[in-house]
Amino acid sequence: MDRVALEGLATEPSVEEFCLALRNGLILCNVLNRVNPGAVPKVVENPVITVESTDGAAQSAIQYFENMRNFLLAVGEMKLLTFEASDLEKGGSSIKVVDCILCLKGYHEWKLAGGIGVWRYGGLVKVTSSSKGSPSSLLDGTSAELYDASTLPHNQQLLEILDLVTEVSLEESNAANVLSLLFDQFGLRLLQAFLTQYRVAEDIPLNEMVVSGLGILSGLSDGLMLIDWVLEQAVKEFCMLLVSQRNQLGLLLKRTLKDCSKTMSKPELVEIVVRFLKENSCRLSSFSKFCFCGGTANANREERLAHQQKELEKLKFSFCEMKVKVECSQTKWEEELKMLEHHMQCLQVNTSSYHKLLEENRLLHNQVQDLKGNIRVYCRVRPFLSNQCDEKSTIDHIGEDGSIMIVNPQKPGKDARKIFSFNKVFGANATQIEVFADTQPLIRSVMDGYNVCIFAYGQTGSGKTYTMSGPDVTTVETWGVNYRALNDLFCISRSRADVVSYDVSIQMIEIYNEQGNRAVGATALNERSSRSHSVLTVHVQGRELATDSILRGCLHLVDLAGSERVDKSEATGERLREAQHINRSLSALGDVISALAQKSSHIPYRNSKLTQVLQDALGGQAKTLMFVHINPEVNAFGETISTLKFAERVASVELGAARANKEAGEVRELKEEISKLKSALESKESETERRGYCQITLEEQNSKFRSCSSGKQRRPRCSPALFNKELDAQSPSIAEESYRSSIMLRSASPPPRRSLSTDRAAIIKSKPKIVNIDDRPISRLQFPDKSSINRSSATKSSALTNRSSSVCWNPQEISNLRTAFSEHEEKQFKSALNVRQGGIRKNMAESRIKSKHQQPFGFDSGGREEPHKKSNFYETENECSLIESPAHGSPRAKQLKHHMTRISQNVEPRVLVQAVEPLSSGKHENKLRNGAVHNGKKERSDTTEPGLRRSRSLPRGKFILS
Ligand SMILES: Nc1ncnc2c1ncn2[C@@H]1O[C@H](COP(=O)(O)OP(=O)(O)OP(=O)(O)O)[C@@H](O)[C@H]1O
Repeated sequence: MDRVALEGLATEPSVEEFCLALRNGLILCNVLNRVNPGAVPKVVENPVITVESTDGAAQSAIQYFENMRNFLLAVGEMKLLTFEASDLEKGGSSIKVVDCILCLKGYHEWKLAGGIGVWRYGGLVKVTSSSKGSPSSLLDGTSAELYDASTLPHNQQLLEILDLVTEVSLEESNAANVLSLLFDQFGLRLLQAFLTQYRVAEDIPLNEMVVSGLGILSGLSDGLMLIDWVLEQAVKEFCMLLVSQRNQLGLLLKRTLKDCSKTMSKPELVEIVVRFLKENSCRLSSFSKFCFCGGTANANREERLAHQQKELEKLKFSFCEMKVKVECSQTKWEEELKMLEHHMQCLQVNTSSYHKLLEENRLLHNQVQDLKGNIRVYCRVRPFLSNQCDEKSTIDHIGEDGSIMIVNPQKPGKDARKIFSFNKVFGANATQIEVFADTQPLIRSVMDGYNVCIFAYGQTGSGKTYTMSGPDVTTVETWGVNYRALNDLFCISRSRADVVSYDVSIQMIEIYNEQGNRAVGATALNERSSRSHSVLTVHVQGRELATDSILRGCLHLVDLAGSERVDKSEATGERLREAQHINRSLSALGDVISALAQKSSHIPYRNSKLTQVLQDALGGQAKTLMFVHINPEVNAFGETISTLKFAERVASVELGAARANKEAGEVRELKEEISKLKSALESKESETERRGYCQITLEEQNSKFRSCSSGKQRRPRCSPALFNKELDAQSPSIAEESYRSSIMLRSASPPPRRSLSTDRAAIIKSKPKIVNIDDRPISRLQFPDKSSINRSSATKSSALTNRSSSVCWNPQEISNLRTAFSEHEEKQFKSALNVRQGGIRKNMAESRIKSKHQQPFGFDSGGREEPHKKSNFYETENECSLIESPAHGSPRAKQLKHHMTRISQNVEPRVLVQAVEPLSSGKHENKLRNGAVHNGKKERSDTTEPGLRRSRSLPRGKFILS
């Protein structure tokens, strides 16, 4: 055996020493260090097991096993075969020990051979060793010599020692295991206990760590350092504990050895240690408790636990209470929420129904106003212009209900505020779109055959042109009412193309100084001030494709000139004259509105061109809307008030319900049928005349003329049916007289004079009568005086009367006269038909035919006619008689009768007016020159106009203003 292996031993060790060195690992460590230098860094030279002093005993025991432990560790690290310390003891696996040594030897040889390649242990070397000193390879060589030199009892003793060493090391390893278990199991708890029990937290040198620069390390490092420190302290404490245990154990062993006064066997030693451990088990358990529960303070743990339990119970209880409360609250909240939801729904329903009601209310209000025919008035407030930002406004409040409160900031006080009400008030921020939205329905009704007039009123610069035309026609957003209206009309026309075919024509009139020229001048109030009234008229004629009915609508869009006072406009010269004209026409407009508001019998339309143009829109069946514009500036306060007052007056005007101008295709058919029937009757009449039944004296005629020319006789206000009955009751002679009277009346009866504002339609109707009568071949009638063209019918009447007083007409003359009248009437009828485009217009010829046709009911069979007492009701009655004619008693004729009866009831007052229409005056002739006056509107008013006031309407359509 290499000498190195015996280092630390005496030069010639005894067997005992050798065995001890073998058992305590000294030899093995030396061998290993020889094979692998430094594998066991520190080899304990002289490990002893004897325990002499209290402090040194345990130390020596540990040192005794240290070499073996180091050897085994080093061999394990070298991945060589290893064994357990217990294998060296008695009963251990000596094969493992031998294998380990052989493996070490093989490794040594491989290294000696140069360590080429990877060293592998070839396998277990079959060692035929026995526990009782079988030679191993390790012991060959020099060591063999050593063994050879030794005696058998030495070997035996060596083996026994080895066994003992093994047992001790086993105990030692068990102890180590227990220690590691202790530490593993209780390490952290120990740490916890240490921290809580010994309250070392205050002593933790945190500040020092920070100061020393360690504190700047990451939080993790800080934590680890802290734990290290705490563990260090805990280990110190634990070591102290162990040392005290060791000391106690050492003392115990010492005492035992003293008592025994002999060497102690291993089982005895183990028994002593076990007893010691048992005695200390209580302390150990309390220690473990301590470790588990964090120190002796846990003595109160039970109490604390109980306390905590109680607290927990309390908490549980209060939690339950809270839970119940929360649940209650939740239920309450849910209920309240439901209630709120319900309330909200109710509110929503109420709000929506309120809004609906408001809307309905508004609609109803509008409907009532429509029925009344009120002129609608919308007020629009102009915003301050860009250079007037700081100015005070006279507009105090604008209500949703169409009210506006005006205040004079310069004169504060009770009377400074004034409230006005209109259909709607648009504030300064209202857009063109909003303004038009409320106007749109009116414009749309033009397409349904209504006449509509929209006019803008207000002082200069108040925004009339802005509303009607807009500031910039190139931008759709700023389009005014005019552009939007036209756009709308064309859109509707396109959208209805499948149903109605529309013709739209546009006409523009500018009334300047009561003339037709346009002028734009400048005043101090507004440089761009328009000094003329601008009237844009749109005529719409639609034909319903399904029924062939005709709709005629007309839209006047009027931008009036500024309404400022002359003195305020600071105008002189030409401007002054303009302003005067404007004011005159506007005050004429005011007069018309006043008269209309008071339902006056005379409406002074003719006082200005403006009122003439707007006559049909102001007094007819039109829908009229006025935009009244106001300027919010304080210095315009006076103008604003007067403007609003005027607008309120306008709003109070009732025009009567508007009516659509619709002429049904059926009516046209009926007219055609009438004309056919008329010609049939005509032929019958001439046949009757040929038979010469008519025997009327001039005196009779004259008496009729006289009675008619007095103008007092009026057509009785009764229905045609009733009148027929009356006729039936009368004698044939009366009927005949009535007929004769009717003939003469058409030329002779002088109607009473009417006011200037009489119905143009009536005038137009009267005019052909005159012309026809005057065109009559006078020579045939042989009247004493010729009637001049413009002579009044009163003159003719008197002529006829004069003649009647002196001359008796023979039957032939009368027959000629009738024939002549028939021709005239026929002409007149045709002319009327042509001119009026098929309107239900009764004329003299028609009346005559009808009067003839009445014979079967009111006349005798011989055809003798009773002249009618009045002329005017023929128009309706004759139609009825005509229908009832046996020759034309078809269902169609009955239907016609029914229809015409209805119409005649409406027509009645109108016919009466026509009867008293004054004849030719210069004005009437002027009217007749206006060929365009014969439009559908006028015809409609002739046939269906219910009221006398309406009959005064000027015909709508084109005007040629001088
Ligand atoms: N609603 C509005 N919003 C913005 N600017 C407006 C409005 N109304 C009018 N204006 C501006 O006020 C000025 C005068 O308006 P506008 O010419 O329309 O008045 P007017 O009453 O037609 O005057 P005139 O009587 O001289 O014709 C214009 O510069 C116009 O752009």
